[in-house]
Amino acid sequence: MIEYRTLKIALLGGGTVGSQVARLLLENGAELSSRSGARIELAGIAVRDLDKPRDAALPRELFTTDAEQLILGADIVVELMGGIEPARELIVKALNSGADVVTGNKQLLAVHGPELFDLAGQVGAQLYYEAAVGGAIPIIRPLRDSLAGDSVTRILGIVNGTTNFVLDRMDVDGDELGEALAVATELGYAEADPTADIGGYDAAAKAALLAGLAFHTNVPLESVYREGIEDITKEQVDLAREMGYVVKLLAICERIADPATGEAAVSARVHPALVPRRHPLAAVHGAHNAVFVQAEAAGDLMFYGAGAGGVQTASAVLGDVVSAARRHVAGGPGVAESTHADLPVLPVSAAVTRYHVTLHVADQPGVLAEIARLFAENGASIETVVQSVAGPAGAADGQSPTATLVIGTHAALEASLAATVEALRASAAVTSIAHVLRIEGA
Ligand SMILES: NC(=O)c1ccc[n+]([C@@H]2O[C@H](COP(=O)([O-])OP(=O)(O)OC[C@H]3O[C@@H](n4cnc5c(N)ncnc54)[C@H](O)[C@@H]3O)[C@@H](O)[C@H]2O)c1
Ligand SMILES: N[C@@H](CCO)C(=O)O
Ligand code: NA
Repeated sequence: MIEYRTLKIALLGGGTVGSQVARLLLENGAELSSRSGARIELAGIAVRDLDKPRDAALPRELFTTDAEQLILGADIVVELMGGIEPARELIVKALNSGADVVTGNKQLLAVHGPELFDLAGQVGAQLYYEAAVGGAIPIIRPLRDSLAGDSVTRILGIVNGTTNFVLDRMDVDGDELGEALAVATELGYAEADPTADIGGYDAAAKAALLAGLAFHTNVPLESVYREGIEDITKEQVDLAREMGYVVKLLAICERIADPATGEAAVSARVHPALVPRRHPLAAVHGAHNAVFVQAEAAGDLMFYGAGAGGVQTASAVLGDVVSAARRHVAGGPGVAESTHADLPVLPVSAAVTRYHVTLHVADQPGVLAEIARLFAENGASIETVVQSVAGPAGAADGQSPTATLVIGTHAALEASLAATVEALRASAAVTSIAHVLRIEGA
């Protein structure tokens, strides 16, 4: 019989994810212990309200409202409370006491990651966060370990389940955004206040983490360009389908050259985009997540699965717990985060993308030439034009006839494409601009 040493786990938070982590730790403790080489013992669960009903039937004596006391004497602290404070302060206490920390808190790491990773490095502890991006999907460890010998050039991620669910309902079921969001809320995907999801804030935090890890540099949350899906209409989704695209909210992290100096830099942005139907990301339906990674040697890789959900996310948390336990058994300091590059993070204007512009114009001689001139003058080259005559303000009510133009551009600097749209808006030849969306993954 092998004599295992005991490792005490302090769980902070007993909500959607925490209650499943606790259940699985209790149910599968023996198996997890054999995999770790140490006896894993759930020492307690810190919550705000002892009487609140939990998703899993858990022994009442495990619950406490005293998180600080629970941390004392723990070997591994699992933070699943969410939010900035007191999560940050408790993680600092845990690391300072010599414990390893496992967290799923992308919001906290996107803001305070550098100081927490520095502290972990100083005290020789480890901070694991597989659950923070893509829920159950292994993506942090592949970027950090499996791809450590390669150079990642680009990441396109569907990293928010709620927005993917909403956009998918609009595409597949013909819902309006509000209807789809109501279903997402009913099914428990969206939060009571869905702003963080719909506004792209949750995806932006994940983009900051992915970009930092992929490019070995610090990517502050405020340097991530962000647009949400709140203005996406059914009309845009339908037009996208007709043109062979699907609308997805993407987190895009790229290694780029600074257009001004040619120096190496990084770009991170979150916005809705048109993805070609043949791209693997177009096949990501419902609340699923997927992260498409391009690396110099490996080529294209895609990581796909459940980006949220209590039990699914608990899988990622428990993987980190086993890793932490193995490190305790093996001894030695943790692996430091490899943020050595210190690359500048450029604004979205420096990114290279393609635009898809739908506009209404007067159906008169010379108008198309004028539109083409505005694109050329601003450094944007047109790839495709589809024209249909008799737009919304047609000739029937006595006005001059209008045409609808749907223009796709070649790749160009975002700055050039945005300037083109401004010039179109100011032009007398343009009646109105209906939609502007970026094309990605083409
Ligand atoms: N739910 C998911 O699908 C999912 C997926 C990936 C990552 N995450 C992340 O995991 C974390 C937990 O998410 P969740 O959905 O389980 O949240 P939740 O709101 O369901 O649970 C939070 C728990 O923390 C406790 N808590 C909060 N503040 C506390 C405090 N001050 N003192 C003591 N206890 C406190 C609450 O009582 C509750 O038990 C968050 O960081 C979230 O972003 C969640
Ligand atoms: N609200 C998030 C949960 C996972 O981080 C989502 O919809 O993807
Ligand atoms: Na993950």
